[in-house]
Amino acid sequence: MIKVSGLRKVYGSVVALDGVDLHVRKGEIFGVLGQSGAGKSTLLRCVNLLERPTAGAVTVDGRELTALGEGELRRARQGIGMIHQHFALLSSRTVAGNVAFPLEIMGMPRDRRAKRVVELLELVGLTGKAKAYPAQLSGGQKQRVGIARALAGEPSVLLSDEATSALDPGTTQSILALLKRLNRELGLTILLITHEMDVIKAVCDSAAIMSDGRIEEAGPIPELLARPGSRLTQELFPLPPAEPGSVTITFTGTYTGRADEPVVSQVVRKFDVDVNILGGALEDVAGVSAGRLRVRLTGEESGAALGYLRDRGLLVEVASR
Ligand SMILES: Nc1ncnc2c1ncn2[C@@H]1O[C@H](COP(=O)(O)OP(=O)(O)OP(=O)(O)O)[C@@H](O)[C@H]1O
Repeated sequence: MIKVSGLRKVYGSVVALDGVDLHVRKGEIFGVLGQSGAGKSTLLRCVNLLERPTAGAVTVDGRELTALGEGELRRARQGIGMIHQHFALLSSRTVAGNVAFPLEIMGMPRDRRAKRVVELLELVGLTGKAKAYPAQLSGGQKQRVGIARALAGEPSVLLSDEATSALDPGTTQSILALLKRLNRELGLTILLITHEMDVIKAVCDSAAIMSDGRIEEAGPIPELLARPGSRLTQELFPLPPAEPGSVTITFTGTYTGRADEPVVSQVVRKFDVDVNILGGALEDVAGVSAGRLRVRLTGEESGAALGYLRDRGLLVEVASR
């Protein structure tokens, strides 16, 4: 749905994007994680060409935006909604007036517009707030207005620029739940940028880690969890540095059992080994239970025990001595 290739953006001597390739599939929620200055906002602004990339191509829904002139680009942008960290609402307009704004620009007649605004406010759970002004709303309500406005033109893609960063944890979860519902119900493809791992954990199907204008790793989350040495996995389930000879077991989307299954006690029962648990973390990620466990295995049948764990679809990494 979104394809970015060889994207570069240079501001004077600052290289904000240094050859970014990204593929967001139709109907997924894709999260780009990175620290401040990594280039996330620049990437998002280049996807809808609010910012012209220095080099590279951006294709959204089959149209190469980087090849379009300004008039065509304006029309193509109607298929791409955007929400912002600080909501970017018009303070002099009511909630309904804010949501109606893009429809006015599109030239939709007044009666159809009014009907569409009612539908949109219902969609985001703001029925009853149509006549309120932004200053009278909570942060979460303001972001709901932002979402309704972004969806006014029935976009197939929504770009989210740190949409929950200004919100408290409870409100963050309710906005993320709304985004997930819109993704499922409308088949909306969402590309979001965030510096919070919790956002990735809560709603994303795929993720990328970005630093210094480059993508370090990217892909569907279950695949990243199954990839040896994955940075995302290390950040999701932090463990102290591995001691030589210790074994790190990652429960991934390809695991044939459940992550909370007593796989360790099975190993002890089946093989002549002792297992010493050094640390671990387990959580729900992208709707699956996943995690990492660090152990030390001793005994004659250690090799066979490791083979058994691998056969069950677990990622097993032994730290070199
Ligand atoms: N308009 C601009 N002019 C000059 N430099 C810019 C401009 N926009 C971004 N940069 C620089 O590009 C780099 C990437 O910035 P960007 O805002 O994309 O990062 P970010 O990951 O979104 O960080 P943050 O979360 O702090 O916004 C930074 O070094 C920044 O200073």
